Amino acid sequence: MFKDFRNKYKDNIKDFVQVFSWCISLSWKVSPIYTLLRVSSELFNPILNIVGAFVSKQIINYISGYTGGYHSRYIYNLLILMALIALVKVIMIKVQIYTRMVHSEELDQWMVRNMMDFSFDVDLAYFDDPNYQDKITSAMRDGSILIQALGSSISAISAAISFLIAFVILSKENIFYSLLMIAVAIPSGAALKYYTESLYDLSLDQIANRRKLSYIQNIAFDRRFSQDMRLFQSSKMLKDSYDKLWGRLFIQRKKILKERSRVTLILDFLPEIVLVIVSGHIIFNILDGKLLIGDYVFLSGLLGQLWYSTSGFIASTMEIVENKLRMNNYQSLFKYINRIQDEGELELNKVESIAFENVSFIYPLSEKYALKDISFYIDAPEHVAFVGLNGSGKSTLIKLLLRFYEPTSGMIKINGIDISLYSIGSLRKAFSVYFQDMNNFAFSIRENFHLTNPNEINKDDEIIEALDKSDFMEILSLNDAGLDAYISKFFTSEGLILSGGQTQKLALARVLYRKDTILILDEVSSNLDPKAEHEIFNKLQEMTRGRLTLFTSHRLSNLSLADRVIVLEKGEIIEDGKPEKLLKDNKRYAELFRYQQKKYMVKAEG
Ligand SMILES: Nc1ncnc2c1ncn2[C@@H]1O[C@H](COP(=O)(O)OP(=O)(O)OP(=O)(O)O)[C@@H](O)[C@H]1O
Repeated sequence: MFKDFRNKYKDNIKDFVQVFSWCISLSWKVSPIYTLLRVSSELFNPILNIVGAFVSKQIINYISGYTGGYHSRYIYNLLILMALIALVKVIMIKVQIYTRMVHSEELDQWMVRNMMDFSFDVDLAYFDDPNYQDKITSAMRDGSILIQALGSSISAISAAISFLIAFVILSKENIFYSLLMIAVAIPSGAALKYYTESLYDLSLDQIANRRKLSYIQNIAFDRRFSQDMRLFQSSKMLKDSYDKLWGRLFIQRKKILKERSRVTLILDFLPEIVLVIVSGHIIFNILDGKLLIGDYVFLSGLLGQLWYSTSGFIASTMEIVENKLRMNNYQSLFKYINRIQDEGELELNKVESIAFENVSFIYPLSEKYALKDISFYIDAPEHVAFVGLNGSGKSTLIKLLLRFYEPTSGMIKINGIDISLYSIGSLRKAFSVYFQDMNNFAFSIRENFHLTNPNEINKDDEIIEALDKSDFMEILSLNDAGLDAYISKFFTSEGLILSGGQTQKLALARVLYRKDTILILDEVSSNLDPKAEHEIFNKLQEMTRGRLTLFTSHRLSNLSLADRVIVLEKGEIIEDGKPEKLLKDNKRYAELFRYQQKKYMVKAEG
């Protein structure tokens, strides 16, 4: 039992040292001045308190022994000292409040920026991993850990200093007072520690369900769901499941909170009783002439300080243990190692050829092959269309080419060189990709273009040229702000609301805005009206002349740009050749072509 206690004690000291060094070093990194100011001002508190109590004692003793007549210099000095202590205290409090607030905001921002940096660079695959999503959620929730850890570390040290001073001075008077007060303060601190740990463990257990709760909440606030909610009238169902889930989580938490209040109520009462007993003892000593009245004020002040510092120290160290769990949790986010390493040293300037050599791929957390033994060679300036039913692997193929994922086996080469030997930056810069689920940002039109091409000098006339290519010059006349117009009402009521096709045209214009790149167009015309589709394809024909181009489409009429078609089925290539030849071969491609041809003919005849 003693060994257990000793080990636990050792663990707590280890935790304290780890958390303290972690938060002080980060805090120093963020702002050395504020760190110094905070630590020094807060550590000064207990010293000021004791000096203040000592001066009060002297004043009361002086008054109680005063018999009238001449006022000695001594009392004037005490009063000046009292005023000085008050002044220093006020200054210290102001410094503390100011530095705490400003410093906390800086620390907060630093933590969030750190997470943003990480999230912008982490492998795409982790976004499909629920464990990673749980980690992100709890790291965001624990984003204030640095502020809390720093606060509780400083409080623990301040409490320890306060405790030591009170203990030494009080023990000189009567060691029994000190020991009794410590003995009764410990159980309440220990109970608090136990319940704080329980609550934290519970919050970790609940994290997946809490994520579900906030997902349901977001549905209520997210514009993308607003139409569906009204159309399908599913809000009641969602609210019911929200209430049910919230109720379940709340009951678990409430149970611990209730028990904590009950247990700590009894334990917190013990020090109060000791205070009364010891106060009585001091009062009787004063009545017996063994102590002065000022000693009562001083000793009961010390007793109170001993109690508060003991329980304060336990509470702070307990917070530190909790902070340790949060710190581990926060740090564990950064342990997700990218499988896709940017170790290539070659710079890709121009794409002359693309080769897939026996490439197979299974998505992480999946068991099924999304691509199976894919091989093809594309030479500039070929225009190749990937065709296939939903889920046949067309988009996956593009994601592998851009190194969003690594093939499970096989190799992808550009200009005859394994793509992992190129720097990822230069590889991705060589392509301009329109993805079917591409999002525009809720910023201005101009900012949308700048975000597509952040490392180049952006020119308005080139933006306008790109808008022309995607048949969307009209966007500039939708309100008076021109390129400064916002493309949603998320930030301003003046913002535009774009239709599905307009959204697609803007996204396409952003893709076309990137110069000297290989175009990859994934289902580019799904929302376009026939006129826009016709216009855009005419322009694309011009733009892609002499340039290697890849695209995917279900609408076989769009394949006018293709001089070669690769047909995918269930992740495998089943046909590869010129469109006319594939039609003649009369296999899958011809079948897909005929489905659409028949539909249009029936409509035309009808
Ligand atoms: N992130 C992912 N994690 C796991 N499986 C995925 C992921 N993305 C796609 N898949 C699966 O991989 C397969 C190929 O998907 P892909 O998106 O490449 O098809 P596609 O041919 O582009 O389909 P569509 O024509 O519908 O766009 C599908 O079975 C799909 O369910």
